[in-house]
Amino acid sequence: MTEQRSGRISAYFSSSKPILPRKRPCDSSPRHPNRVKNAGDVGLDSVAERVPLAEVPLNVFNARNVSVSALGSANQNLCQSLFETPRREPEGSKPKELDYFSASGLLDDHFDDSILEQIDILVEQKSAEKAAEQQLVRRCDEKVLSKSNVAGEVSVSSGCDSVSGGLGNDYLLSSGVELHTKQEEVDTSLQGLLNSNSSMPEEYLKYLQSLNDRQREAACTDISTPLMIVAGPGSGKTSTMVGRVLMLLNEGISPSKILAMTFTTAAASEMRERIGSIAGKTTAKELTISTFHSFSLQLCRSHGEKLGRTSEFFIYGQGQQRNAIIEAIRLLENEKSGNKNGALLMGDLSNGLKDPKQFKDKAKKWQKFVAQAKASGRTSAEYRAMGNEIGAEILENYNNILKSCNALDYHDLISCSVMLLSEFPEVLKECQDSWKAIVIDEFQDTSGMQYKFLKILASHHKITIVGDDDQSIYSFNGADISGFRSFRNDFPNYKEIRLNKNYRSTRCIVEAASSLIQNNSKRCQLKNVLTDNSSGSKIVMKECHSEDAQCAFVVDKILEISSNHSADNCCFGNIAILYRRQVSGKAFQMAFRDRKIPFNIHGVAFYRRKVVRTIIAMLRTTLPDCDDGSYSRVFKALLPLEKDKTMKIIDHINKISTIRKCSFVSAAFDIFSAKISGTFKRSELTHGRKVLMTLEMISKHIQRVDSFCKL
Ligand SMILES: Nc1ncnc2c1ncn2[C@@H]1O[C@H](COP(=O)(O)OP(=O)(O)OP(=O)(O)O)[C@@H](O)[C@H]1O
Repeated sequence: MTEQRSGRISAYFSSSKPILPRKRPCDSSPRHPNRVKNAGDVGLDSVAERVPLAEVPLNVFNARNVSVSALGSANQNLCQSLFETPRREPEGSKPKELDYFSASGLLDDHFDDSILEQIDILVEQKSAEKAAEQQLVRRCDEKVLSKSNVAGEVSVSSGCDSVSGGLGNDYLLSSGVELHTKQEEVDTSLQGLLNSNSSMPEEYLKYLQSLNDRQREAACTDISTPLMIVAGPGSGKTSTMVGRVLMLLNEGISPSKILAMTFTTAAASEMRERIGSIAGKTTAKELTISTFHSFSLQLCRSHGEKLGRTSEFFIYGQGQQRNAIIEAIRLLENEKSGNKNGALLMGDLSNGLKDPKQFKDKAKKWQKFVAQAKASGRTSAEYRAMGNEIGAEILENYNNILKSCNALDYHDLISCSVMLLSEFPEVLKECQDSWKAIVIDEFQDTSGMQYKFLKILASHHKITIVGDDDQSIYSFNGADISGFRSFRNDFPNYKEIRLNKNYRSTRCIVEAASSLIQNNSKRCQLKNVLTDNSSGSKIVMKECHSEDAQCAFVVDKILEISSNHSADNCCFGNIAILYRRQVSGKAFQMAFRDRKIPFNIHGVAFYRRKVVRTIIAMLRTTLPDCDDGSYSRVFKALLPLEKDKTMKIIDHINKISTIRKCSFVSAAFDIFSAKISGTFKRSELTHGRKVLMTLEMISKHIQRVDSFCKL
């Protein structure tokens, strides 16, 4: 972008900042709402005895009943102490505009008692897990003490493997699933392994022994051979990867030089936990097990200046990307509007600009275009060469806008990492020195750009990829299963191992799934998934005429199964329901509540709920190191204004916090403590003040509930 064009990026856009958590050091400013905490105040996590939220008396912790008098005094003194327990006010006596939770309407829309119940269930579960874990550790300690010389009797499970002097033939892995292995069935390759690895730790050997032949072959393949493991669901991919990492460790590669990439943080922690249960927690901690994005983020932050950014660049999420796209279109429109040829080119775009709905659709379309361009690594020059002039211009404008705002988006993290590795030999050397072996999980989900990144990073060929072409679910995000083909071409001395034995499902399910997936045209080759498991029950297909009928059928079925005590797996905890849309989930939740069926919503879905995220953000604001993102989310939720006005306020706070290099909340305090402002109306200032007051009150109440629970 020329300097001239860059100058045309609207000041309003340039001033906006992403709404992503950006940790700031604890603000010691006297205005910080958390400052009111006393030395004797207790943190959230130190609650002695937990009272279920659903049972907490309303006048102690009910956001809807915050003290009116305290809120009313907001204008006089924001920092005034509010140590009075708020009382439940008679409905009529509460001035509506002062009750921020009801005024904003956000919590009304999404909040019901089920959320408190779900929080209680989650907390109960966590406490139960913790208690069970502690008990287990105690029991293991006792067993080790009493049976340290007795081989073949101790059952060892997660967290205790390292203390197992005499493991029996049957043992448990960290997942809790029993793996029955027989010493006499040791195959020759394992024997060979034993012979050639007399120094291999016993735990490693035992683990490798528990794998089947193909899994073991994969784990033990020479570490300099690029390895491709193609594996179906439940066939032991993770188990094999764990074995592979153990072999890398055994070959002398330091844990800190092994890089494992996964697609989710949940997968990363599962892998770390499994490795930790065999190689020890210290070793597992030293491994770098990361998602592509967090790994790339670190690399980009360390070399921000090479990317034309500071190391503290912003990361644009969906909303900010959309704004940048709109700005890119606006720039292009401005540029072309006086130009005849341009007007022809932009005809389609200009029409869209007149109608907000159409414009929104256009912005969405271009956002998708930019995302795909970035995932595939196409440049604007390439689009221009392909004759897509508008696409090339928008991509170019978008990139320049982000650069001028010191920002990157998620796709940039990967492409910038590729650029760092390919254009800066010193960065490549640094990475090559750092990562001596690489293991990639869910390879089918890697985009073209991610693959490029891996290829450069794995120039030493010590790379293992694990994936299943039948399970590629990220095509919307640029994932490209042609990566398997590229791997074969780029690493010609590769070895391919297929794991086709399913350990998780019954034969009926495996066969049904196989016959369905065979219709998938984009597969590596036809795969034959097998299982030794029993046939299990037949799959029942039931057609229901409405959602209610479907719900009733499922509920009856669950009650029928759970009352059949003679059957295995008859308890509620062994039943799962998958549904396509959140709204169907709600119908099930209501029905389960009515019929007193205990249930749990999948963790991620629960935490992703807008209201839950807002509550979590509110709770975070009571902690001293709360990030700006949480404050910004709370402001967004509590300001009882239209969306664009709310965003204008948040953008302004962000802008002031950037200029003054202070936290979001300090900037907000400065802005809203003014009686008049050139930017905001008096009523907007009042709303802002009230939000700050509400935050302060929440902080107080959390402390109060904390003390209440301790009594
Ligand atoms: N060789 C084996 N013998 C017995 N059980 C096994 C073996 N390999 C894996 N399993 C069991 O099969 C289940 C699935 O294993 P794992 O999680 O490693 O598979 P996966 O392929 O990663 O699964 P997913 O489909 O979730 O990706 C686990 O319960 C594991 O303990």
